[in-house]
Formats: sequence, structure tokens, C-alpha cells
Amino acid sequence: MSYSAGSVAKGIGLDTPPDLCEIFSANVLGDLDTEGRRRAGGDSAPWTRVNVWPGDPAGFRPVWLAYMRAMEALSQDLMRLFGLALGLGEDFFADRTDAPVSTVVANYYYPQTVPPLPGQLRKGAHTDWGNLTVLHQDDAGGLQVRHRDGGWRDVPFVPGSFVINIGDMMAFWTGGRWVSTLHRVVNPVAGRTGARLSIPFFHLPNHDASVDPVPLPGGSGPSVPPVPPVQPVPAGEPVAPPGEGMTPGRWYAEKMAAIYA
Ligand SMILES: O=C(O)CCC(=O)C(=O)O
Ligand SMILES: [Fe+2]
Repeated sequence: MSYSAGSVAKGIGLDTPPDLCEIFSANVLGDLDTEGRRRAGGDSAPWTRVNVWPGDPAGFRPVWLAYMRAMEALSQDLMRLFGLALGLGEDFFADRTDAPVSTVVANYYYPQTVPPLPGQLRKGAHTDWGNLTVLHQDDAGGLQVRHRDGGWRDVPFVPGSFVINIGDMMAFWTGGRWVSTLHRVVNPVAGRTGARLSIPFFHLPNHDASVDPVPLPGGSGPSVPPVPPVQPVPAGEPVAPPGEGMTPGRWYAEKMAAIYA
């Protein structure tokens, strides 16, 4: 049921050793029949795979399905707020997100009993690929976000709360006005071997929605200086605007391919 998590930092061009993390993953489309999944865009797309559920513990599958439904509804509410915040109206994203290919993941950061390799983290620096991420984290600590001043800030555990990350799609749609949060999970201090668990829900648009920048009231483009890239990321921003013909589906598939290469 678990496998190597690959290296998420490869998604922004960093060549790092594998993340010290195991993953369980399920997609909102993964329980549809073959035809339902195929309609979501091509046989090889990652979100057209069948969900594989463990039989043990009993009740695992219905709990996760209910959680995915609740997270999808919360994410849709947030997208309506995003539309209002951008001056586009609450329904602006509706037809771009009415057949979402969202994914839920459980990240199990196992106890570290041997020293990490140079450059190896629980999860390397990356941005999330969707519209937004609703992240549940436990109190073990280690999640950090990149700050405009070039440093990293700890994201504290706040009981009963979620962490919301802006993803690549919001950065594309807003022409960089909203920044796709660069983040990572650092290793526990030497000798502290405790595990960590986090559960991000990656809210994705329709696989074939347009990701071209939309004209924003007040003008598009960055309103704040870009976050400095993590060295040795190639020059430019961590998330470069996609070329012609990019779709969320292709962006997601290409990032996945880089991460698990
Ligand atoms: O474990 C965390 O707190 C963050 C996980 C994460 O960034 C991810 O899975 O994309
Ligand atoms: Fe992430």
C-alpha cells in the first residue's frame, strides 16, 4: 500500500534524494467506473487510476470517501471566496472546477533512525499543483514556508485548524498576483525519531480548464516581489508561467512524472 514518495523538489528542478516519506493517495474520481474515469481525460492520466483501498482497518474506505466529499465542498467554498477576493465574482471559477480531479494524500513521515543523505528532507521544497491545498498536520512540527526575505518560516500547529496553501493554478490565473506557496518539511532534530502525519487535500480544477491569466480588476501581474528561488533552481521564479496550450491535467501529469522519475 505504501511506496517511495519520490522527490517533490524535482518538480521545481532540484535534484534531491527521495523524500523521507510514505504516501497513501486516492482521487475523487478513483471510485467511478472505467467509462467515468476515462471521460476525465485519457487512460494514462494519474487521476484516472482506480483507488486501491486497504481492507484493514474496516471502515477505512467510507471514512476517506466522506472526508474527500467534505474537503471538496470546503474547497469549492474557498474558490467562491477567492473569486470574490479577486473581484471576479463568486461564480467565476464554477465552470473551471465543476469536474475536479482533486486528490487526497496521507503523508507518513516515518521515524528517522539513520542520518538523512545530504540534501534529503522529509519533503523537499515544492509548490502544490492545484488551485489550493487544505492541509491537516499533526503537532510534530517541521512544515516551513519560504518567505519573501529568502528565509524559511515554521508553520505552527494550531489545534482544530487547517493550513491553506495557494497552488500553481491560482498563480497562473492571477498572472502571479497570488503566489504559489513554496514549502517543505524539514527533518526532526538528530536523535528525535518520532513519526509525523499530514493529510493534504489537493483541490484541482477540471483537467482541461484554461489556465491562461484572467484579466483582473485593478490589473494582473505580481503585486508583491517574487519569492526568491531555492538554490540551485534555474534562474527565475520557482513556478514559471506555463507555455501555450498548458492545461491543469498536463501540468499535474508533468509534475508527477518529474517527481517520480
Ligand atoms: O506534511 C506537510 O505538512 C506538507 C505536505 C506537503 O506539502 C504535500 O504533501 O504537498
Ligand atoms: Fe505540498
